[in-house]
Amino acid sequence: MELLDGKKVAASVKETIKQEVDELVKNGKRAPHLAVILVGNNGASETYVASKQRSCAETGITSTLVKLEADVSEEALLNEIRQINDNPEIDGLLVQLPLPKHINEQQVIESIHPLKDVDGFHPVSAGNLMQGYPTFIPATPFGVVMMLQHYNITTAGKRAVVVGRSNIVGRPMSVLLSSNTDYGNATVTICHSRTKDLEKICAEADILVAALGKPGFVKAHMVKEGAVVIDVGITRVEDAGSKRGFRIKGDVDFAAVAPKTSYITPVPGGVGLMTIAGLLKNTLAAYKLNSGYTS
Ligand SMILES: Nc1nc2c(c(=O)[nH]1)N[C@@H](CN(C=O)c1ccc(C(=O)N[C@@H](CCC(=O)O)C(=O)O)cc1)CN2
Repeated sequence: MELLDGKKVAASVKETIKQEVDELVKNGKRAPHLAVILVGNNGASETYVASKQRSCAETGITSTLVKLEADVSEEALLNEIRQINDNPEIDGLLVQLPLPKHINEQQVIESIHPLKDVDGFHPVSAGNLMQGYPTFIPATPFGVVMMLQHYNITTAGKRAVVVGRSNIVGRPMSVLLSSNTDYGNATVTICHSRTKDLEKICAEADILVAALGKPGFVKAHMVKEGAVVIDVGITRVEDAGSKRGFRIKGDVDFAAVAPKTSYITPVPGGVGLMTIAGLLKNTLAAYKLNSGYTS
């Protein structure tokens, strides 16, 4: 069994981005610019946004954080988005999810200009991905395919099973793995809460992606000997013994499953870190689209 090391791969992606941004700035161009909107004070969201800002700083990307109160009106949020859409100095925009219940998440996603949609959640981006056109790939599945490529894990002809059908991870993941690309050409099954024989289907997977948000859900009997297991879960569970009072748990029962696998992602230290790398790549791509960049 080999660990798929998100820390190592993300660091190498970031280094490549930093070199490209340094080169742009050296040639008198402005740096790429990402705007992040954070609504309310969800602790996990604050951590992820801080990590995005830190990673921008490390790679030379300018970042702007717009913090709004938890009770901000949907109209005020949409107004912020419109202003950023219209700002030619900002290349990419994302609104950190989840949003407070009184705000219609889909409405918000659809109000982001598709050319600045670095999360790849807008229906235009999702449609382009579905049809195999160039687009912003949602950061988490983008991170997963970068990780597979880094470790030269081939997907063509393999049986892939994705557990979870969210628009953020499960659906785009299944599209990427089945696409006619270097990281695709797998035969993909999506499993969800209504799937019959889910355990048996998982046990047939050469590549198993767990993205359902249920800590420890994937047990050893659900995994084929030699499978590649990708754990997208990042649930915070109470842990009085830890400094933060919680720890991060994945969707895979790592201790029981790891010995059966050829490759497996740890949690933490796996896919989560690659999510940030995917976002940075999308931000650089948005800069090239929006700033009149020519190579
Ligand atoms: N607008 C968006 N909202 C959300 C997204 C997203 O891609 N766009 N994804 C997730 C959260 N997320 C990024 O936003 C994210 C999750 C996890 C990590 C990460 O680095 N995890 C670390 C552990 C971090 C910790 O200790 O708390 C790891 O797995 O090693 C980064 C980003 C939902 N919302």
